[in-house]
Amino acid sequence: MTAQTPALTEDSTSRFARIREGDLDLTIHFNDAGQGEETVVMLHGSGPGASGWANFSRNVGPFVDAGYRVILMDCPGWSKSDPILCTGSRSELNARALRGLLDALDLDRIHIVGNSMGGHSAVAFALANPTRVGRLVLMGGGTGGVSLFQPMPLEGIKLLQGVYRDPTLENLKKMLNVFMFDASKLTDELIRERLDNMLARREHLDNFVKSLAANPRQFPDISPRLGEIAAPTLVIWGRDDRFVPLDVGLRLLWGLQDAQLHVFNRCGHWAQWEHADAFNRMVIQFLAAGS
Ligand SMILES: O=C(O)CCC(=O)/C=C/C=C(\O)C(=O)O
Repeated sequence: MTAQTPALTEDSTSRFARIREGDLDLTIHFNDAGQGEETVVMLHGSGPGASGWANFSRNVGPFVDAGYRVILMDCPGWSKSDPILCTGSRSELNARALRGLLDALDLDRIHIVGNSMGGHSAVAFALANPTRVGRLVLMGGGTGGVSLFQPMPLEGIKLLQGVYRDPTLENLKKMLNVFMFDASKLTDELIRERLDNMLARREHLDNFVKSLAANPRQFPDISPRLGEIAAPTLVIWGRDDRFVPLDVGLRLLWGLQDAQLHVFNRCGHWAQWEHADAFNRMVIQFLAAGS
């Protein structure tokens, strides 16, 4: 009898690792798919109920088919990873957790695709571990800091914080409604999954609120250090992003040593989901261009 390759589902790719990185001693959940020689780590955003699988379910399969091993790390304080209170930089905390996970998996060098908070964390990782990063893809995030054109925080972030403080279906729908350019793409199934995810771990929601009270700047502005990053970087943004403004993408383009920017029109904060086919083609081509 020949062994069958299991279908790519959240369950079939779900794994746990114990990481020890400085004073961090945590169980981290991740999804591990594909067996390519090169590894792409995907880092999710900071919304309530977010996870690697929730953010990247439309991307894992095409990247595995293109020959990559794909790791989706659930950041500390999200999904099935351990809870944590973060009173310093969340970007640096996630970067340290990622280094611990890579060491546990014996992975030396990786590419990173980061969504929003995941983009901030990818930049923090690249600053602390320059030799371990091949290429970077940053969507709707990469550094905190102000917008030149819009009052901050944007309405999406205010709604996101509202869901953490009062995690009701009504508040979740209000947040998801501004997530995408075309809110009619929101299915009942997607809303239900997000609600179940966020209510499954109430301590994650409470910790997020307490962390924000202890340090409102969870994602510091690291623009002055962007020039230290030599990794080729593809910055991707939605023209209609109502969470993190497009001019943050311009700041990344300006500061990084080797960057290009692609802007989708008719696109909100989730380019990898709303424009999944074009996103997958573009990022796979960018990664294949070299390391
Ligand atoms: O505050 C910031 O700059 C980051 C906000 C952020 O990460 C929001 C992300 C939301 C999602 O991607 C999600 O909930 O899936």
